[in-house]
Amino acid sequence: MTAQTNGLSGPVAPVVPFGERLEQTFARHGQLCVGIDPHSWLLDDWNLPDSAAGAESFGRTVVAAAAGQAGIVKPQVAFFEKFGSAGYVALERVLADARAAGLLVIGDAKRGDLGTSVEAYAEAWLTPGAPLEVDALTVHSYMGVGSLDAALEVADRGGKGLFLLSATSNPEGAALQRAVVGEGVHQGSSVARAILDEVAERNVRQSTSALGSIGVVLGATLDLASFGIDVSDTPTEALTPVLAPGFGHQGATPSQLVALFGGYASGVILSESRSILSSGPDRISEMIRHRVAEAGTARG
Ligand SMILES: O=C(O)c1cc(=O)[nH]c(=O)n1[C@@H]1O[C@H](COP(=O)(O)O)[C@@H](O)[C@H]1O
Repeated sequence: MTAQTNGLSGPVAPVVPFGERLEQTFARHGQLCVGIDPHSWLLDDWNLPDSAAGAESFGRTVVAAAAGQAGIVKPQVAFFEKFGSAGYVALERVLADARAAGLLVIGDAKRGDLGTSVEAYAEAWLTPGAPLEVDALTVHSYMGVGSLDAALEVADRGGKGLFLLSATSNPEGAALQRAVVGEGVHQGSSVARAILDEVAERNVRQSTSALGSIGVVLGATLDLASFGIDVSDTPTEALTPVLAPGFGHQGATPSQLVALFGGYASGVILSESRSILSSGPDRISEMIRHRVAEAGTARG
């Protein structure tokens, strides 16, 4: 652990790597992540206006229901961004509540760029003390994993995490993500596999904890073998964490965790949004309790 300054508010607490904090969260609360996706139809069901104020109220209610039960929340930035600057103010308040409640926050913004541009995105989301500070951010590396180097450095400095899209849960992703890499050290691997391997190599090189701080996104709806990913083939140190959307509404169930993710299972974040959020404001706390218990028994 090292102390650091952030240039915004002076000295801050010692930096604990994201992988270590994720391990602690799993130990305390299990592996469920509650997605915060204020779709218009959900705002309507919750009797909230389809506006930044509605999204804020929705997000803060979800955070309050998750606090003390689930360990991780994942706000989907698009549902706030659509309201412009007011949406960002709403998101900042939801993030502030989540940080104050001690929840681990994954910002689902799926950013991807290169050089100083990706560095600026990373600074926006991963700088301790920044208004949009989260613990980890979803990013894509379809410009090459190396295009994210500056973001990886920002994340490392702040004890933050990144989740690189590898094999995503949507069916449109497969054609690109199964395509075979034509040159370099990962020649012959699928794009999805090459991203996973490159992330795993970095975790083994850099990480000091059992779980690495750089993760990948692998959809829980997929047959990963068809992407050239063998889930029994995991490194014995610095396991790569996996953000796994596709549980709940998209069809996967926690009881499939080990069958789907094999050696990665202990590092998988089971992410559910609509299946929890559709329970409504009065029942969401109970629903989260139920889902946490279900995810907790998934590893048998
Ligand atoms: O990065 C993500 O979270 C993500 C990756 C992926 O492959 N598939 C996927 O559905 N997601 C996100 O996960 C959430 C899925 O929500 P539900 O299907 O309602 O549980 C949405 O916010 C998606 O943007």
